[in-house]
Amino acid sequence: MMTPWFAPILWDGSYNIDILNAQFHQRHVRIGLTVFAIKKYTVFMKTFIETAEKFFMVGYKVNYYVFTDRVKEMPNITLADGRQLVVLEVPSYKRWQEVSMRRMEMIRDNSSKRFINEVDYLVCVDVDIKFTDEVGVEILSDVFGTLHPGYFRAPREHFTYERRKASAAYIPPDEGDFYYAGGYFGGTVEEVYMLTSFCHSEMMTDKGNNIEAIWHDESYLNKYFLYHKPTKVLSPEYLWDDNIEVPEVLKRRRSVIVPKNYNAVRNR
Ligand SMILES: CC(=O)N[C@H]1[C@@H](OP(=O)(O)OP(=O)(O)OC[C@H]2O[C@@H](n3ccc(=O)[nH]c3=O)[C@H](O)[C@@H]2O)O[C@H](CO)[C@H](O)[C@@H]1O
Ligand SMILES: [Mn+2]
Repeated sequence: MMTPWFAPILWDGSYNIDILNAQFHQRHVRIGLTVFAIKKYTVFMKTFIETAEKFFMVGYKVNYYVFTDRVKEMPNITLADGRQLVVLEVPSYKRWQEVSMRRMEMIRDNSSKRFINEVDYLVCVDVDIKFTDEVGVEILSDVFGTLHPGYFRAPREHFTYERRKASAAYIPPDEGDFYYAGGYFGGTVEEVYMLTSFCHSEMMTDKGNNIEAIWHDESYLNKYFLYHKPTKVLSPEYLWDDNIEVPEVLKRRRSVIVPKNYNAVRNR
């Protein structure tokens, strides 16, 4: 329930949402949810938004920041009061790995340009997920990461960190706290700016040296969290994979990964 640096690990039952709601409503907190739907990944948008309307930060001011190269394919969904969809047109990249990695640069650029004036916190997630249970202000903190569903009970040796010293994402074998998922992190706009800025510049350093970390943006994110510890850690309740058998400790699944046909959506 707590990391060795005293950051709460969020499991169901570890907090009282009424107390937290009272505090966050008092602050009139505004939340930005960033998501990327580039090329064929626009197919995930409808379910993403519809389920977020049902479960994500209900009752709060929410801006969905949708980065896409296919503005015309954005679904037309009526949103609840106080919620709006902001479509940001961006270029696409050829390789899916690069599409995934470039999210860091685009979140960084928009954090200083736009998000800082519009919201207090950012939550940055993959588009191929659906919300299946409540996600509220309990997740908000200066900077947070999420335990990857595939590794939360695994020993450190099994974490798929970047292990080549030549990469800026390298993590020595005797270091590393958790294996964090690339597809679910956030924090204040200032903290997300620092995180994305670090990840993007380390990726560019590697690009210059013709090396790319094993799990792309996820590897650089893990490197960042090693030396800039998250102030909250979300349990895999927040990002579950239904291909994994549900363990006893997992009482709720707040969002789950939507199965995808890799060949069909990642059109090489
Ligand atoms: C759940 C989770 O932790 N997912 C991470 C995982 O793989 P995933 O297999 O979940 O990666 P993915 O295919 O979902 O790609 C990541 C994200 O990039 C966007 N996208 C990608 C390709 C494309 O053509 N169009 C597009 O919009 C989209 O928002 C997608 O959700 O590892 C990736 C790096 O290898 C990223 O760190 C993902 O965040
Ligand atoms: Mn994904």
